[in-house]
Amino acid sequence: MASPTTVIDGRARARTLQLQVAFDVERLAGLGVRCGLATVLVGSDYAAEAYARRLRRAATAVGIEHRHHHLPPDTTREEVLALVVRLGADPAVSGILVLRPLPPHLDEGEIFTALDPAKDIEAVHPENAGLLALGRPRFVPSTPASVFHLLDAWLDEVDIAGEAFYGASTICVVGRSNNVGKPLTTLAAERGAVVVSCDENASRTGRLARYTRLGDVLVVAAGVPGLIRPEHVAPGAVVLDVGINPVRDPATGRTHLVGDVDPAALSVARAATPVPGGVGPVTDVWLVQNTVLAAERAAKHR
Ligand SMILES: Nc1nc(=O)c2c([nH]1)NC[C@@H]1CN(c3ccc(C(=O)N[C@@H](CCC(=O)O)C(=O)O)cc3)C=[N+]21
Repeated sequence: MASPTTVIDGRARARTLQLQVAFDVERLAGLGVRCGLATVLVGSDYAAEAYARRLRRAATAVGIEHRHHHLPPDTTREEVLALVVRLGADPAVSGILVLRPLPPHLDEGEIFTALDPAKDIEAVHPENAGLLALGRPRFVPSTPASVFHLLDAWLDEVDIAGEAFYGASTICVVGRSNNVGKPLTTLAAERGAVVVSCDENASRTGRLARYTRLGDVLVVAAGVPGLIRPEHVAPGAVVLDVGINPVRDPATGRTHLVGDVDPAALSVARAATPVPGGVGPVTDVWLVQNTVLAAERAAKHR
């Protein structure tokens, strides 16, 4: 009989991280350094609005000011660019996050390029994305960072040396988005793992399970609810579910968030992160931590 799956507790890990971040905020306040987080959302999106609310809670919990700029869906390119530039020049703002998705009339790349790289806490500015790809990150983007934070903590708990584990492992990443899938493959390669990266082409051509079953670690960031079924998981793999999919319950009419991993697949794994309560809660705190890091660096360069 296989042993039961360990549920990796993201909320507990987030609480520990939050204590460290709160300590740093206080230390900086003692030096007269204030941290501020600005978020920008254009139009409405269920998951993005949920995330902005979580970030407000995470920021205020550690004594950081959060300003959310919620713009109407028809906001022009010039108006968004002006806001991003204004936030870049605002000394009360140390970190800026532009929420996805942006409406189709806005060019995401152009807006990210207008960010002050020193405040780009999600590393979407080309300079920061480049530094990350070169292995010299200015900021490690919060979602992929949280995946490895949880994985490293789990390895520590089961007393497996990280270096030996990654060196002998294959990590399969499903999804190739700029903010999650791509940086995940970079970070996985940096740890010395064999990396398998796939996207919807693998599903479309019926080869998804062939690749996902190669993973000693399977990270899923596809944005497809229930995509990963038991047959996609190698027995004993560690599964990290990054999916955040709004699903409307027809019985109650209420919307809630589900992951990319079908709960039935979890029993095949050795350990897995749940949704909710897995990668998400760590992501919030990590982003706040990056904001603190940005403030600290800005103070040094004053
Ligand atoms: N530039 C950018 N970066 C992002 O990281 C980003 C984004 N844009 N746009 C929107 C999506 C969505 N997203 C969420 C993460 C966690 C929860 C969340 O609530 N997580 C809970 C679920 C709780 C529940 O079920 O309600 C958890 O994982 O425990 C929601 C939403 C980040 N996103």
